[in-house]
Amino acid sequence: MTTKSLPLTPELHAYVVAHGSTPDEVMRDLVEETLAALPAEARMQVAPEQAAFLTFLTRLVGARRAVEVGTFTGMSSLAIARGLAEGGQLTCFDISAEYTDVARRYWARAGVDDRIELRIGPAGDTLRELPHERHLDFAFIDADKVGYPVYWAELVPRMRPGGIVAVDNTLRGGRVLAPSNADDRAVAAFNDEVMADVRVEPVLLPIADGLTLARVR
Ligand SMILES: C[S@@+](CC[C@H](N)C(=O)[O-])C[C@H]1O[C@@H](n2cnc3c(N)ncnc32)[C@H](O)[C@@H]1O
Repeated sequence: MTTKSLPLTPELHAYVVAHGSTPDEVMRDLVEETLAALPAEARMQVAPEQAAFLTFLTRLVGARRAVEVGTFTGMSSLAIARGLAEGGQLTCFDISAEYTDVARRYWARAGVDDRIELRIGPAGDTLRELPHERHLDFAFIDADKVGYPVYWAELVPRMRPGGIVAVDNTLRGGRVLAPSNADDRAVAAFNDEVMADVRVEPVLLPIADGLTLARVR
């Protein structure tokens, strides 16, 4: 028994990925193309074990209506789309047509493009266009960090009871303990806000760079 999560060596991470999170050929090509075309930005993609976990979670909640804020070249959206229930729909929000043009190609190649809608623009504005009723089963937040409180404020009231909001990078490489820039400070403050929010039951998991899951009451 251990009282805390294991630090992952590269070898142990490879073992984790090989035991239940192995990316298929489409995911592998997406990772490779992103690294080749956007080397400075490629680290923004979710980790392979997170992608597998997003598919698992989406399926677990039986999601039919899902939202993603921060799509980039499509790794996490592909994972969520693959977990949707029959007839399910994922609405993606991103500010970049350039990044998401890559995503569109991979959605088509994976045969999930018919269940994804993409809205381009600042998500603080575009999220407001969603219906106001509690219709969402699953939401994933992974865009600009200073925007997290705004995305949270728009999404939580739209979640159905029992719906899940997942939020990436909530450990900021460990810097939430001693924030060193505006993004770190924004996430540290956001984490406190989530803890104080009586509408949700949160858990912060040490997966990759930290993944908060909040079940909406
Ligand atoms: C960390 S990346 C997302 C990675 C993605 N989830 C994946 O697995 O590949 C952040 C994304 O947020 C987008 N973004 C940044 N500011 C935004 C804003 N104000 N509104 C919407 N999207 C934004 C960026 O264009 C970028 O694609």
